[in-house]
Amino acid sequence: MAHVNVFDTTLRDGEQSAGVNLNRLEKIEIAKQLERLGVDIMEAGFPASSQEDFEAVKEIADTIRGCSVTGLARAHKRDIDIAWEALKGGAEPRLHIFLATSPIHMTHKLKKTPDEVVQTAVEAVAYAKEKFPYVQWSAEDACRSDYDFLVHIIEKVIDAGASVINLPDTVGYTTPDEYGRMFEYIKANVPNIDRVILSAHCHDDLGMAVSNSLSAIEHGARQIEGTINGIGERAGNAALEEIAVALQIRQDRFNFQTNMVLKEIKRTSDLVSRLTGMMVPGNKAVVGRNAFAHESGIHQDGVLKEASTYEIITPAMVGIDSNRMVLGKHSGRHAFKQKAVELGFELNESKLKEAFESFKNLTGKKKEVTDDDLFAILTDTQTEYDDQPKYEMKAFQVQYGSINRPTATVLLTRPDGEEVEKANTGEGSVEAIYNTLDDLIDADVHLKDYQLSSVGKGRDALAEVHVQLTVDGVPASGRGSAQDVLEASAHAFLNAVNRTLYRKHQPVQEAQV
Ligand SMILES: CC(=O)SCCNC(=O)CCNC(=O)[C@H](O)C(C)(C)COP(=O)(O)OP(=O)(O)OC[C@H]1O[C@@H](n2cnc3c(N)ncnc32)[C@H](O)[C@@H]1OP(=O)(O)O
Ligand SMILES: CC(C)C(=O)C(=O)O
Repeated sequence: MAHVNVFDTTLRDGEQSAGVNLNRLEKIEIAKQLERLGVDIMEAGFPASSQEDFEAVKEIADTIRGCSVTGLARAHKRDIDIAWEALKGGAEPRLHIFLATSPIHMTHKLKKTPDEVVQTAVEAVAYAKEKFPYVQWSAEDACRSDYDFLVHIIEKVIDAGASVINLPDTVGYTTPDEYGRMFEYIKANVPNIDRVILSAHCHDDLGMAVSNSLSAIEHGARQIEGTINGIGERAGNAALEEIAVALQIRQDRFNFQTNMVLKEIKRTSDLVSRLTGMMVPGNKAVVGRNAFAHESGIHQDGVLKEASTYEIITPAMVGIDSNRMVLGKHSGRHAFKQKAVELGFELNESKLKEAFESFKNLTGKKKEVTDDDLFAILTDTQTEYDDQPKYEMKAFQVQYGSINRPTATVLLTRPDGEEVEKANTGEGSVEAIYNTLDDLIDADVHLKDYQLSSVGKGRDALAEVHVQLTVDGVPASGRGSAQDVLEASAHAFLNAVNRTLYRKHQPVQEAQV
C-alpha cells in the first residue's frame, strides 16, 4: 500500500479561523497531541506574523521530536530569516513558502507581472534552501491559475531547490474531478516533477474539501494538508480526521495509508475544539456527537442485530469510549494523577495540585465526575500561565427574579493583589456579571460573541463558555468552565482579559521580529 504524508495546519491555517487566538501554552498542548496523532508534518504558525507566534513556533520546534515542524513565510527574505530563527532547533527543519499564481491575485494583490512572480518565487526558494534542508513551495490560488503558467513556475522552483510542491485550492473553488485533472496535468508536463512530492491543500467554501483531497491522492498527491475538525480560514480546511478515516474504511478503493493513529482522533478533536472555541457540530462526520448515534427504530433494530448494518466506522476506531464514571469524592491524589496520565496530560507538581483542587471542588457539587469533566479541568489547568499578574474572581453573587433587574456583586483580586468589590445590574444575569466585571477592570471591554455549551451529558454536566471580547480595542478570546453557567461565564470573561494582560507583559525580542 502506498503512503501519504499528513501535513497538519491546525496551528496555522486553523488558527486563521475568525475569532480563534491560541496562546503559546495552548499551541504547545495541541502540538503534543498532533505528535501523538502521528501527523508527519505540523505547521506550527507563521513566525514573522507576531512575536507571540514566533515564540510558539520556536518552542514547538524545540520540543517536538516525533515529526517535522514547519512554519509559513511569504516570499520575503525577512520572513524566511525569522522563520529560520524559530525553526532551526527542530528535528527536521522545514520551511513553507507561498506565492500566488492566479491572474486575480498577481494583478490585484501582489501587483506583479507573471515574470516578476516567477523571479520572486525562485529567489525566495533558493534563499531558503541555503538554510533549510526541506523547502515546500505553494502556488497560492493554484486552482484559478493558468495551468501552463503553473507548469513553468513549478519547474523553476524545483530547480531552485523546492522538495515539495503544493497546489492549494485556496478559495475552495474546484471540484474533485477538476482537481484530479490538475494534478495529472502537472505530473505530465513539468519535466522535473519526479524530484518532488506533490501536496494538496483544500478549503471548504463549496463543501468539497475532503472529496477534493481524496481525488488529489488518487491523482498523484503524496502529501495531504488539512486541520483537525476542518477549522480554518472562512469555511475551513479539509478535515484530516475525515480523510484518514476515509482512507482506512475505503482501502478497497484508495489503497493508501497514513501514519495517523486513528484512536487518538477523538482526543485531538476535543482538545482543538475546547482550546479554539470552535464547537464541533453534532452531525460532523467522524467526531460529531451524533456520528455514532442511531435514533430510528429500524436502524436501532439493525445495529442491535449486527452493528455493521448501519455503522461503517466503529466508535473505538477513532477513540470514542462510552462515558465512564471514573473518580469520586473519596479519590486521592495518586488515582487522580494516574487518570490524568491516562487522559494524555503531563502535569508538573504545581499544576497537578491545582487540578486536584479543582477536581475536589467539583466532587462537592457534582455526583459523578466523568472523563469529560476531568478533561475540561486538566486542559484549563495545563494551558494557564503560572506566576502572571491576573484578575482572579474570589466570590460572586447574583440576585435574579422575574420582576427585578438582575444584580451581580463580584469580589475580585486585581493583578497588583488588591481586593476589590462592586455591584452592577444588567438586562440578564450574565450581563449583570459582565457589567460588574467591566467596572472592576482597568480596560475598556466589549463583548462581541458568547457561546455556551455543556461538557458531557446529564443535568449536572459542566457548563463551558467561550467569549470573544475586545480589550482596549484588541480582540481577545476566553473560555471558562464550571458547574454553574454564571460562574463559567465570569471565568471566560476574565480568561480573555488575562490573556491580553499576559501579552502586554511578554518581553519583546527586537532581534527576531
Ligand atoms: C492563503 C493563506 O492562508 S496565506 C497566509 C495568511 N495568513 C496571514 O496573513 C496571517 C499572518 N499575517 C500577518 O500577520 C500580516 O498580514 C503580516 C505580518 C504577514 C504582514 O502584515 P503587513 O506588513 O501589515 O501587510 P498586509 O498584511 O497588510 O499586506 C500583505 C502584504 O504582503 C504581500 N504579500 C502577500 N502574499 C505574499 C507572498 N506570498 N510573498 C510576498 N509578499 C506577499 C501583499 O502583496 C502585501 O504587500 P504590500 O504591503 O506591498 O501591498
Ligand atoms: C499558504 C497556502 C498553502 C494556503 O493556506 C492556501 O492557499 O490556502
